[in-house]
Amino acid sequence: MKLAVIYYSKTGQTKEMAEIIAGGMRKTGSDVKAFSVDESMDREYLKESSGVVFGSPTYLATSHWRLSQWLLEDSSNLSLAGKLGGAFATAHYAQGGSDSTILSMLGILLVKGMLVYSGGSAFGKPFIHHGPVALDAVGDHYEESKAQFEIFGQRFAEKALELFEA
Ligand SMILES: Cc1cc2nc3c(=O)[nH]c(=O)nc-3n(C[C@H](O)[C@H](O)[C@H](O)COP(=O)(O)O)c2cc1C
Repeated sequence: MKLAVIYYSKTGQTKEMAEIIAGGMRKTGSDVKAFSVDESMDREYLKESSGVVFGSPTYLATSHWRLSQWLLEDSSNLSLAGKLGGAFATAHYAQGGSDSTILSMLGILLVKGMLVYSGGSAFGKPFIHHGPVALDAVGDHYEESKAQFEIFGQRFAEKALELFEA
């Protein structure tokens, strides 16, 4: 099964978390590719992917315009409808709007007809409500959250396998 992670990253932190999610997905034996919206993407691979996770830094408590622009202008013809979708964010502060950043992306995924996956609290700890978040200005949160991102990637891939390969 093919899975993808698509992100925007200006200073590298969202890219690092995208790679960690990809690593968690690979634990299930899935093929995984991570793409920046600033590079040319393997569109055939994306068309064949069963699930895509989107990531953005938090800018003014919402997702970066480059990620929204990609979803608005560049995602057509990729058959996103029916694929599993998820989202994650990086941010400075707990009160900085990472949750609204994730929800802004998930809202677009719903409009695109994707099946939205959050990680869910049903799986127990770590509880991931809307999607994983890494905060770079709150003590050691950024480093400590890496385990949560890996688990999110693994859970996302396991759900995609259950939905599409069963
Ligand atoms: C112009 C700008 C606006 C930002 N706005 C917010 C914000 O509203 N809330 C927040 O918590 N962090 C904010 N940040 C911090 C970034 O979201 C955070 O550093 C992020 O991890 C950067 O990701 P990147 O390294 O992938 O570019 C902002 C950073 C910049 C440069």
